[in-house]
Amino acid sequence: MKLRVDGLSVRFHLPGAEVRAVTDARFELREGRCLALVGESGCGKSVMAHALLGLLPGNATVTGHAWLDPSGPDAASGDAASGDAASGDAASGDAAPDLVPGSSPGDGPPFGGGSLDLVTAPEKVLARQVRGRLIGLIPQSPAAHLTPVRTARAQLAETLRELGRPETPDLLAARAGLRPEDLDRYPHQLSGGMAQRVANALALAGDPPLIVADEPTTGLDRPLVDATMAELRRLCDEGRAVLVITHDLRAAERVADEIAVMYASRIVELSQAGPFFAGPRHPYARGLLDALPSRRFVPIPGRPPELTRLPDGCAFLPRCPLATDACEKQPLMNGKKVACHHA
Ligand SMILES: Nc1ncnc2c1ncn2[C@@H]1O[C@H](COP(=O)(O)OP(=O)(O)OP(=O)(O)O)[C@@H](O)[C@H]1O
Ligand code: NI
Repeated sequence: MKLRVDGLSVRFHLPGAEVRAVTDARFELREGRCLALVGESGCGKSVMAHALLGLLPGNATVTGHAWLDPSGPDAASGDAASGDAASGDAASGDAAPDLVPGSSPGDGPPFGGGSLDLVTAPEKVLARQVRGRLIGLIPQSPAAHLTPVRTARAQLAETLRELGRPETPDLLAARAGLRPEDLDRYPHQLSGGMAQRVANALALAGDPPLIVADEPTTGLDRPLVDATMAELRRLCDEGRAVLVITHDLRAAERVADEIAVMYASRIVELSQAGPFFAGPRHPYARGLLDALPSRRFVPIPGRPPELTRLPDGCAFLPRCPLATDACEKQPLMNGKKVACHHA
């Protein structure tokens, strides 16, 4: 499994305004690795996740690429390997999904013919082959995503049926740490932790190689946050790729191999977790860490800009202790993977 997000941008069109929700995002993720996407509320994290799953509303325009190559680490990784793998004779049985290769010639897939551009893939392909099967989404506020009038068991059973999986809801639930009797409950009878586990079980029902977890710990108390993060780490160590979205840096530190810091629609720092927590480079990233109670506990002054009125230059400029005239020009990600003129 490999995911390469390459120049991904999302715009929402509103009457008289345009929301620049994601701008030119670039990152890679592969099996066994966990990337944490962090940043303040409203910076575009969930929109990025939804763009990967084709879940954005009709007023959104997505550009760029998000290449997904489902082949495992043991499959041939060279670009030449999958010459006829995409040509459509894998319609039945356990064969690899028959993916529609990505868009235009000359702008082709980086991983060979078996990869799919999630940006241009038709909804039919996303619905039948991607969501739940290749990418499992653990949604922000899981309780809100469960159907209120159906038991957890009924919802798990339906998802398994849709995915054509042989497992029983009880087996799936047991793997997620739920007892059989928990499954007879309706969503409003589930505690936050149990709803989280049901959401995890649903996301994992199709055994997807990529898990996207959107704020999986919001509203949970510390022990449950730790348990959820340990569970995500386990999924990763079993060989899945995990993209976890959070504004809880402490939780990110527990689970992530890599950190992507997002500010006002852009990834402004992309770093291995160890060096990042030892010394983030972007002034915004430093501010986020300094704001932690376990560190200096000093909040970043000011507020992020409206995504309908982003400046031409660095969006962090008004809040930045390092700002100079140079910052009137948009800083782009450099080789050190920091978008800052002064880092
Ligand atoms: N359908 C939509 N139409 C217009 N704007 C939208 C739409 N959906 C999201 N947005 C805007 O896109 C921006 C990014 O939202 P997003 O949900 O990705 O933030 P986030 O980083 O996930 O924040 P949080 O941490 O609060 O979940 C916000 O300004 C939001 O208002
Ligand atoms: Ni969000």
